[in-house]
Amino acid sequence: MSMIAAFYGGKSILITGATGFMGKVLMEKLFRTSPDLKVIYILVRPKAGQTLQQRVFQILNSKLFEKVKEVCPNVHEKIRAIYADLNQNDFGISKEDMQELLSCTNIIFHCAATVRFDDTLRHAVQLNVTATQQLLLMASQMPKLEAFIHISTAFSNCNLKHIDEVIYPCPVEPKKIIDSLEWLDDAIIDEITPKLIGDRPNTYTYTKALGEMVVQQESGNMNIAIIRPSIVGATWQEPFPGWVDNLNGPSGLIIAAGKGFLRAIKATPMAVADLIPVDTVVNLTLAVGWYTAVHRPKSTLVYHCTSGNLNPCNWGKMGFQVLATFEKIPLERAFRRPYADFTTNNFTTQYRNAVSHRAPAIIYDFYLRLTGRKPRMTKVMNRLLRTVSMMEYFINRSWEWSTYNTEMLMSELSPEDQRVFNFDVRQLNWLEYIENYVLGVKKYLLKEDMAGIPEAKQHLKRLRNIHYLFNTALFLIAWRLLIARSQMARNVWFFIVSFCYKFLSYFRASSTLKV
Ligand SMILES: CCCCCCCCCCCCCCCCCCCCCCCC(=O)SCCNC(=O)CCNC(=O)[C@H](O)C(C)(C)COP(=O)(O)OP(=O)(O)OC[C@H]1O[C@@H](n2cnc3c(N)ncnc32)[C@H](O)[C@@H]1OP(=O)(O)O
Ligand SMILES: NC(=O)C1=CN([C@@H]2O[C@H](COP(=O)(O)OP(=O)(O)OC[C@H]3O[C@@H](n4cnc5c(N)ncnc54)[C@H](OP(=O)(O)O)[C@@H]3O)[C@@H](O)[C@H]2O)C=CC1
Repeated sequence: MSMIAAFYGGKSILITGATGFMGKVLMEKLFRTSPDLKVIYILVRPKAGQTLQQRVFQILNSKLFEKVKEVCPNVHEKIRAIYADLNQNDFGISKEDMQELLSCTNIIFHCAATVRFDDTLRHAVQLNVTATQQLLLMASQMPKLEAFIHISTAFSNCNLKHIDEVIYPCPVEPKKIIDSLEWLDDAIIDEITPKLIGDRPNTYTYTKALGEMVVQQESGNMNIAIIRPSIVGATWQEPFPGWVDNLNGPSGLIIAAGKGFLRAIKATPMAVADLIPVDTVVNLTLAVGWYTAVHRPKSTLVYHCTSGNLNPCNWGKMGFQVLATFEKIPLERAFRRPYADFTTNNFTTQYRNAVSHRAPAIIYDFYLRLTGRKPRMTKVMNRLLRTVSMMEYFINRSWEWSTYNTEMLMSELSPEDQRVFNFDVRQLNWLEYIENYVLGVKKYLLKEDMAGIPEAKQHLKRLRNIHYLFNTALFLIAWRLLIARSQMARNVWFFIVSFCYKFLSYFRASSTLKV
């Protein structure tokens, strides 16, 4: 019997960010391995015209939850969606709901965050720092609370090269930042943002670091732990391989490459691609929840959930495998044939962006205009190149994360728990994982049918022929223009033509002699 699964039995668990990528997988695993848990409270806001109930209904009826329904048929009764907007004071939670949460909650998993790299400092602080502070305040009033697990990111200290499982201080205290954002206007905040984030690349990594400081400062006598995952990717094994439902991290770029929009990227092929499957993160999170509640470590432990030091893969290998998979299983209606050129040179990047990305988009838009349709490709391309530029920081550097606490925890688990809550990334076969990831992107994100593969292959063949035709036409036009203008080019042309003529005549003569 799994000790971790048994631990969650009968428990009331509060999850923030349950509608997000990681939150859904966390809920799924909890229901599947501990179907006798009492209740999962999730803090949800209405979104995109959907009520809380509609959002929950959609999640529970998705493919991800198919196995859960078999082991926990009354899952609908065990999930309690509570209206909450983390941007509001007290999260806008009603008095009755708050009372229930305060008196019943045993474990908190705090996953909610803004993960956008381009968020304003005000919004990122509100969500990643102030909301964390408020949640800790709530947690400190929960008499039955056994553990508070905070999800951070391995990149919260990406300004360092070697990162230990400790909380690093930021130069300005989080409280001072929160206070000043209250009275500073947006224009001034935008002006001081680069100075505050310093050598970090964006407001996301900066505010996640501030969030960790808040956790340390407000921990009181609660049992708290911090998990720092690196780049979270599709599921490795559970509930099935390759599940992914958003464009964050590499997923969006995999699609852009598969559709032939993105053909060159400024990336260091040998830099470590520190990807971690979402089910591995969830398994570690649940194991940490159990360990923190049962063993009550004296201080707040930080757990790195990374792959680089135990089972490294690099961007070059990853890109190669992504393309190899697209050879076998292409995406439908590609814009161009998938191709990957990794370069580390700024000039080459600018050149490739102009020739391989912007020029084809402009030509395509011209074609759309000619055929009476609305041009859109240039806009899509500009957005994509902006996204890629934001990722560049992470794909041209390598980091070393120590994983002593994570390895210690692994050694504390029973063989059964090591199997059921496996977070040993050394067992991961990258080639297999990436292939499943690409397949998952096709099936679960793009919702493409496998039956369409022969047609997708035909389409790629047509694109190849168009490519050859286009290049030949381009060459002939350029050559014709050159001949018209240069005597030297004309001489070369006559020399080639007469040489070919003589060559053919010689062959004809020698074959006639043989007969
Ligand atoms: C030559 C190429 C070969 C490629 C070979 C195959 C690839 C193999 C892999 C090698 C490639 C390298 C992969 C690099 C991945 C590195 C990621 C590093 C991240 C590490 C950070 C730390 C991890 C974390 O802790 S946080 C999680 C990561 N967070 C994110 O990823 C969030 C990033 N997203 C944003 O910040 C924004 O969404 C932004 C800025 C990208 C876009 O903002 P904007 O306001 O312009 O648009 P949106 O309204 O958000 O969306 C508009 C539009 O774009 C689509 N979209 C959104 N995000 C992405 C994305 N990541 N990639 C592609 N497209 C995206 C979105 O769906 C919208 O589409 P519509 O059709 O308009 O609805
Ligand atoms: N994805 C990754 O690569 C990595 C993620 N992490 C961390 O993991 C955690 C989960 O990330 P992930 O699941 O990928 O992120 P998602 O963006 O998929 O999910 C974010 C969640 O936060 C919720 N949320 C955001 N704003 C509010 C709000 N104002 N009120 C209520 N809920 C809100 C979202 O709700 P809604 O659905 O309503 O928007 C959603 O449930 C985050 O803490 C992130 O920093 C760490 C490393 C890497």
